[in-house]
Amino acid sequence: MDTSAIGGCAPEAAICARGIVRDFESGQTTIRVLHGIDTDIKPGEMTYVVGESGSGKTTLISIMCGILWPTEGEVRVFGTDIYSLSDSELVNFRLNNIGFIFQQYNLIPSIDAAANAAVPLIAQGMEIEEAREKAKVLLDKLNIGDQADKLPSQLSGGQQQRVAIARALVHEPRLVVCDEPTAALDANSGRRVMDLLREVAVAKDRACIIVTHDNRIFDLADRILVLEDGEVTHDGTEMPEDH
Ligand SMILES: Nc1ncnc2c1ncn2[C@@H]1O[C@H](COP(=O)(O)OP(=O)(O)OP(=O)(O)O)[C@@H](O)[C@H]1O
Repeated sequence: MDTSAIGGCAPEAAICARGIVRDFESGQTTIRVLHGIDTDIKPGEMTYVVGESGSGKTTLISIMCGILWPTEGEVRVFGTDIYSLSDSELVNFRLNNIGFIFQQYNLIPSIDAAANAAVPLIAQGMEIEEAREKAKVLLDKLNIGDQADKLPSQLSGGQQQRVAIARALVHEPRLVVCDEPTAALDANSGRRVMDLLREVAVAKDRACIIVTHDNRIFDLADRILVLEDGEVTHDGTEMPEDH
């Protein structure tokens, strides 16, 4: 593991991203979606990434959590230069350190909610029954404990989203990355999810990044980054007035 410092990167940063550029090919043309982003994500904070549709939020958080390679730049997650790892090392690093909640829930259709939520623990080698019990504790906290034995197809969209949230948190990862975690939820369920995220994902050696358009939860951020056309145009503790 390479833990040497890169330009201006605080040693305690949960994520240190430097010079992040991402291009996508579209036919004959190359579209630059991120234009050289430098940012640190601090442990102990819930950081929101907000901005208009197409501004590059999902692209940025995907790069920060090791699922989309940057065209240029470097990302360190808890000191590890993740894109210098081999594929298998990166898979292991993600499994042990990162929980994701993406807009597609990607639940396994043939296994029940408890087993879906337990997947990271089972992948880490835990006995299935023990992993299911741990997963059920989170499903209870998300108010869907009574749905634990149901298949994803028997659950509503909001219930599936909560199973995906339980799966992201069950192995107590040091970094939790969420894309619109409250989008499919009513206000009460959304608050419950945010409470659980804060309980599990915000600690002095942990960090949580949330992409959201949900103005019902803006007051819960410790820090807000605004992206516009692939650049960070605001970095502060409050939303800028024009949002
Ligand atoms: N795989 C891809 N191939 C080509 N273009 C892509 C790809 N992924 C994203 N883009 C483009 O990159 C830009 C940023 O997309 P991204 O999903 O990061 O934006 P976003 O801010 O998360 O949007 P939203 O709020 O709508 O989810 C968009 O113009 C999108 O069309």
